[in-house]
Amino acid sequence: MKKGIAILGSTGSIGTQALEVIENYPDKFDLQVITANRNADLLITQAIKHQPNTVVIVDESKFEQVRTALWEHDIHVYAGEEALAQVVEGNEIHTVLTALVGYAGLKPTLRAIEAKKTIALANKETLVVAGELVTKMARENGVNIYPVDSEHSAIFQCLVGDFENKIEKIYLTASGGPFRGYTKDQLAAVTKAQALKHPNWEMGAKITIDSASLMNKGLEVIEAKWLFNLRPDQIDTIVHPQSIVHSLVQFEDGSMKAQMGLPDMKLPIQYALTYPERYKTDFPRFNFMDYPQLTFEKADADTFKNLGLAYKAMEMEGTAACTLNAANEVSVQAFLEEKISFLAIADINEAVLNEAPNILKPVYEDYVKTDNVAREKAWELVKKFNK
Ligand SMILES: NC(=O)C1=CN([C@@H]2O[C@H](COP(=O)(O)OP(=O)(O)OC[C@H]3O[C@@H](n4cnc5c(N)ncnc54)[C@H](OP(=O)(O)O)[C@@H]3O)[C@@H](O)[C@H]2O)C=CC1
Ligand SMILES: CC(=O)[C@@H](O)[C@H](O)COP(=O)(O)O
Ligand SMILES: [Mn+2]
Repeated sequence: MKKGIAILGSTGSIGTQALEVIENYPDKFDLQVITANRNADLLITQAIKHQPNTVVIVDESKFEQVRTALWEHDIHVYAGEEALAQVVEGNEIHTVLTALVGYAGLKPTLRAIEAKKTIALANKETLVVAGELVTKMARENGVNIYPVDSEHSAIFQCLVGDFENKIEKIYLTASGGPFRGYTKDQLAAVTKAQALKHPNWEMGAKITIDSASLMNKGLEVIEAKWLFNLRPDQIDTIVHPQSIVHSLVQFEDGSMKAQMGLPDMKLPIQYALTYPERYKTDFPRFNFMDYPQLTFEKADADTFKNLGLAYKAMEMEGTAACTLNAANEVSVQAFLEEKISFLAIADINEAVLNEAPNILKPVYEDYVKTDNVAREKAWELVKKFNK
């Protein structure tokens, strides 16, 4: 039987690559739902080409455009945030790939878990914001969350065959981003264009800036805590500029396993959709002679404060990571709008994390409130830091 798939965020970097994966196996996957925030043109093109059952455009002002374009294609069209959350409940859907960016992923992911759908999770912010609630609900509903993020897919792949054995620690590899080796003085002058040039991966703007500021690795540390049920002291990071070793697990006996391959997100996307099977691909293969040296170095957490802030938020528990995530979404947006400097991103994140109240044992409404409060505070600081 074909597996019914919903892709939330089909117009993004992960979403478009997921469509390529699904297209390669027409006898295995049945595309049920695709969604976009505002990019109606691409959503329409994708719908006509891939023929899903349903599309959602979150921006309601684009509804008429999408509905008219898909009128004669027998595709259901909905608009708005609530539609995005509802659409994951469809009976024909087996797996929901959360490929949308930011806090907006939380609500539809929770709804998908309640509807007992398997989750292929790219949207790391969902676990950063509300990992405790999301993993609790997944356990209660018997739902599996399979990681798409390359590092977490690597850890998961290393654990296959070893689920019963104890992890001593994990190492998440980090490319170091475009500013690896920069001093604080050098960072003070970097531009948006430079920050958007990731050395190894082509990704959406938000995660690319997060990679440049090492916040991506910080978010991934928190994501790993929830995915693999680890203590903070079991999660380490190591800079590996080639992005070939995608991450490593060290077991209690001292043995280490690593997962390697060329940097190509189609592989972890596909594995999350096909686990426990591996389907044959024609993706380019790794050639040792192209990489005679794989190197490793310590992350510079003094210069790139965000990494330490993520560890701090993780140790604070409660809603602290939700606060940090909201501050970071605002500061990254402000940087992309060229309102603040690169260094102000971490300064704003730090100030908001230190000032916001931390609600322990949060329920869903506490995350909503925390996200709002932190965003408001962060926007105030953007005005202060305006360059
Ligand atoms: N790109 C990558 O290689 C990797 C990404 N990830 C994670 O995957 C997620 C997606 O990243 P990426 O594909 O790069 O992001 P993109 O910015 O490329 O795509 C984001 C997608 O989400 C949609 N979207 C944006 N905002 C909203 C919103 N408020 N409500 C609903 N939909 C929204 C966008 O729609 P529209 O096009 O209309 O704006 C688009 O479809 C992120 O959480 C990221 O951290 C993890 C590992 C690697
Ligand atoms: C492809 C992927 O998973 C990204 O999260 C990637 O890891 C970003 O690279 P950095 O290691 O530079 O954050
Ligand atoms: Mn990653």
